[in-house]
Amino acid sequence: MDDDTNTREASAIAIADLTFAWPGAGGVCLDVPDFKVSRGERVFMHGPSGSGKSTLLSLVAGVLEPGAGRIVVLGQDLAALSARARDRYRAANIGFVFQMFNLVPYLTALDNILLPCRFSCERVSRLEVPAPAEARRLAERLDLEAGLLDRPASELSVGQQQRVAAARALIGRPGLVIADEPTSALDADRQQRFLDLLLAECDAAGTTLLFVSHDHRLSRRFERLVELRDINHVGRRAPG
Ligand SMILES: Nc1ncnc2c1ncn2[C@@H]1O[C@H](COP(=O)(O)OP(=O)(O)OP(=O)(O)O)[C@@H](O)[C@H]1O
Repeated sequence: MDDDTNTREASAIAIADLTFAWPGAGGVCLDVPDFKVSRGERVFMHGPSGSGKSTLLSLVAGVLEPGAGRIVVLGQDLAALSARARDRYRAANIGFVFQMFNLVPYLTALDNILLPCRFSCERVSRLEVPAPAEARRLAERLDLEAGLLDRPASELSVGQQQRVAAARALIGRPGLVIADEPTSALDADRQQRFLDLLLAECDAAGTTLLFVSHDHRLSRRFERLVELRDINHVGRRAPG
């Protein structure tokens, strides 16, 4: 293996020469020559609204395909997978916590936490206890009362839904958790508490965390801060 291959294997995320343009947007949104996140690293990403943070997360998750370039996630080149295989890879290896929590409203909180286990046997195979027991353990760690777990997600408060989404992202120890403004609806105390729990669970499982937020009070808890414009060279290349 050459050095480049070694680095890609050792990285949770390795991006090279990535470009992406939204159809009809009339310009490139992302031009990222090189960006790497090590396995187990916790990265806080920030940047102005509309600068492309969520777009970059969708590319890393394999939900969007780049116009050019290479995205390797946990050693897997996403372009080498069919769309179906990419869906399976994502379900097995990537947990998400979004701004809008994307819970299934009519499922109970417990069933929402268990969803990744229904879509991925890899997630189940990494569990040391039965999936419902692990879901309850995560819920307890995230300060969700046991009584809430049998309630439909639609009946939970925003803060409770955020914690259900975090438990769902973490179940079955995915190698990478991607969080897009996961604390935006919480008050300052709850934000810190939520972050404590998310970081502790990621540490315990050796999970890499890529966390996007506008809230710089949260950034000091992270090993590395990345401003998107420092890695996104849109508009910087010489005309050519
Ligand atoms: N589905 C879409 N179709 C077309 N353009 C889009 C789409 N989603 C985002 N964009 C455009 O891509 C650019 C980057 O958007 P993106 O949501 O990635 O920014 P962001 O940095 O995450 O913003 P915010 O901090 O407000 O969440 C914006 O100009 C936006 O209008």
